[in-house]
Amino acid sequence: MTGVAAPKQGMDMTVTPTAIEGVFVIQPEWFEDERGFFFESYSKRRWEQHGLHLDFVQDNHSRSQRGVLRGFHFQNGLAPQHRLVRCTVGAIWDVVVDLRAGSPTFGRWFGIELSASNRTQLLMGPEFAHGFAVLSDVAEVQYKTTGFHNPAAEGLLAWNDPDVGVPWPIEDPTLSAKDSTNPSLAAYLANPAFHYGETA
Ligand SMILES: Cc1cn([C@H]2C[C@H](O)[C@@H](COP(=O)(O)OP(=O)(O)O[C@H]3O[C@@H](C)C(=O)[C@@H](O)[C@H]3O)O2)c(=O)[nH]c1=O
Repeated sequence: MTGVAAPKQGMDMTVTPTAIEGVFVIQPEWFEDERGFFFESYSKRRWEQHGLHLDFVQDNHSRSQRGVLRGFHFQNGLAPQHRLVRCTVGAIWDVVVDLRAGSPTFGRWFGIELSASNRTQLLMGPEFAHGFAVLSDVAEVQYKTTGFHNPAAEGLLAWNDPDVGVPWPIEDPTLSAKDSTNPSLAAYLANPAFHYGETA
C-alpha cells in the first residue's frame, strides 16, 4: 500500500528483555531542543503496542542522599506489584533479585544504572525483590506500581546476602532501621512467596 505515513503518535521506546525472564529495560525516546527535553515517561497506548498490558494504580517518589541503599523489598501474593522504576534526579544503581522458587534464575540478580540523564526505566514483575543504591549527591526515584501499598504484604530480603552476592558500588551504605535486619534468601526459601511458572 502506498500513501502518506500516518503521523507518529508520540515518541517510541525500546523494550529489551534481560537475562532474567520477567525483567525488562525500557528506553523511551526523547526530544531535545534549546529549551530542554520532552519525553513520554509512560503511555498506556505505546505500552500496548509493545505487548505490555499492565494497569498501574500508584505512583511513588522518593529522595535519597548519597550512600543510601533502599531494599530489598517486594509485596507478596496478597498484594502483588509490577514496578516500573526510573530516576529523575541524579543516578542510582537499581537491582532486582529473582524470588521464584524453582526458577532457573532463582536468587540471581540484575543491576543497571538509572539516571536523570539516561532516562532508562526498569520493569519487574511482582516476583522480584527490588533495591537501589544512590550514586549521586542526591537521587530522586519515581516508580509506578500495579498494586496498592499493603504493609501486611511487605516482603524483605537482605541487601548483602552472600548467597545473592550483589556487588554494590557503595560501601557501608545508609540503611533504614528495617533494612538493616532483613532476612536471608535461605530464610525466604523456607516459605517462598512465589513459585516459578505460577502467576503471582
Ligand atoms: C512503599 C510505601 C511506603 N509507604 C510508607 C511506609 C513508611 O511509613 C514510609 C517509608 O517506607 P519505606 O521505608 O518502606 O520506604 P522505601 O524504603 O523507600 O520503600 C521502597 O523501597 C524500594 C526499594 C522499593 O522497591 C519500593 O517498593 C518500596 O518498598 O512510607 C507508603 O505509605 N506507601 C508506599 O507505597
